[in-house]
Amino acid sequence: MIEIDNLTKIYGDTHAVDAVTMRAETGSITVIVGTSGSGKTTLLRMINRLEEPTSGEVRINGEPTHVEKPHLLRRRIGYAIQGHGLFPHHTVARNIAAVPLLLGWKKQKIRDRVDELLTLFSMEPAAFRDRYPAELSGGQQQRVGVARALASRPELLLMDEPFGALDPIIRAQAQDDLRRIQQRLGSTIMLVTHDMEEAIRLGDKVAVMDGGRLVQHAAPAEIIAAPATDFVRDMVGDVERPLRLLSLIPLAELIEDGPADGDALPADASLRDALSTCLWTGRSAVPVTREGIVVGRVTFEAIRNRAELHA
Ligand SMILES: Nc1ncnc2c1ncn2[C@@H]1O[C@H](COP(=O)(O)OP(=O)(O)OP(=O)(O)O)[C@@H](O)[C@H]1O
Repeated sequence: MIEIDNLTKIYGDTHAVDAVTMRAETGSITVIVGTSGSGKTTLLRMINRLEEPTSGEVRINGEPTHVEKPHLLRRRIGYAIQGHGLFPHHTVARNIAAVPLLLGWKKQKIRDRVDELLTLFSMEPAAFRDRYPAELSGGQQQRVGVARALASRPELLLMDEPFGALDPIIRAQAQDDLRRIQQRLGSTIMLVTHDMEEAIRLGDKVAVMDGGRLVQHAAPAEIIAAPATDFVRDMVGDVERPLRLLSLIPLAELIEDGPADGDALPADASLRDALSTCLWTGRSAVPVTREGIVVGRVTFEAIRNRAELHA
C-alpha cells in the first residue's frame, strides 16, 4: 500500500502540490491526470524523492520514505518517463538489466528476467536481446524502457507520460500491453498523464489534479458518472460523444480574430486537436494558420460551446 499524506510542494509562491492525501492499493494502477501545470509530475517526483516535499510524507507499505537514503529508495521504485531514456551504447539486455546489475543479482537470474520481460512484451528474446536501441522502432524502445523499469520487480513503478511520444495507434497497444503485464506481475503503478481517455482506460483509480490540489480520486466509472467539480466534468467530456464529434469538425469553422500564443494549428486540423492542445498546454486559445500564415485563433470557450451543441 502506498500512502500519500498531506504532501505539499511550494516553489516561491506557487503551491505546485497542495496538501494531497491519497492511498493506492498494492497491485493497482493509479492514474494521476490533469492539465499542464496542475502538479502531476511534482507529485510523482516527490514519491521517489527526485523532489523533496515542503511538508507531508509518503509511506510505502507503512515505511516513511524520508528515513531512507534517496538512492536506496530509488532502487525499490521503478521510474519510466516519456522518451524511454535508454542507454544508447548498451544492448537491450544490458539496458533491461541495469537495476538488477546494480543490486548484484546472479547472471542466470538476470538473463532469465530479461528473457521473461522481452517475451511478455512480445519481443522474441533471441532476436532482440543483443540489439542496440537505435536498431529498434519507437514503440519497441518504449517497451524496453518499461521492461527496464519493471526488471527488479519494484515495489512501485512510477510512470510519467510514458506513452506521450507514441502515435495514437501504437499508444493504444502500449496501454493494453501495460495493463496485461501489470495484471500478470501484480505490479503497483502510479502513472501521470494529461489524457483522460488514457486515465479511464488504464486506471483502477483515477486521481484528478487541478491547481496542485487533488479534486477527485475514484474509480473510472465514478469519475464519469459523478464528476466532483466542473473541471473534472470538462476533462471527462473529452472522452464522451460530443467531443468525439469534434474530431470531425475542422478549425476553419470556428476561426475568430484575436490574439493567441504558442504553436499554431492548420485550419484543417480538427476541433478535437485544438482542444487537446488547449488542455495539454493550459492555453485558452490556439492560433490558426492557412498555408503557414496565421489567420486568427480558436478559443477553448468556442470549442466548448460547440461541443455543448452536440451534447
Ligand atoms: N523546479 C521548479 N521551480 C519552480 N516552479 C516549479 C518547478 N517545478 C514545477 N514548478 C511549477 O509547479 C507547478 C506544477 O508543475 P508540474 O510540472 O508538477 O505540473 P504538471 O501537471 O506535471 O505539468 P505538465 O503536464 O506540463 O508536466 C507549475 O506551476 C510549475 O511551473
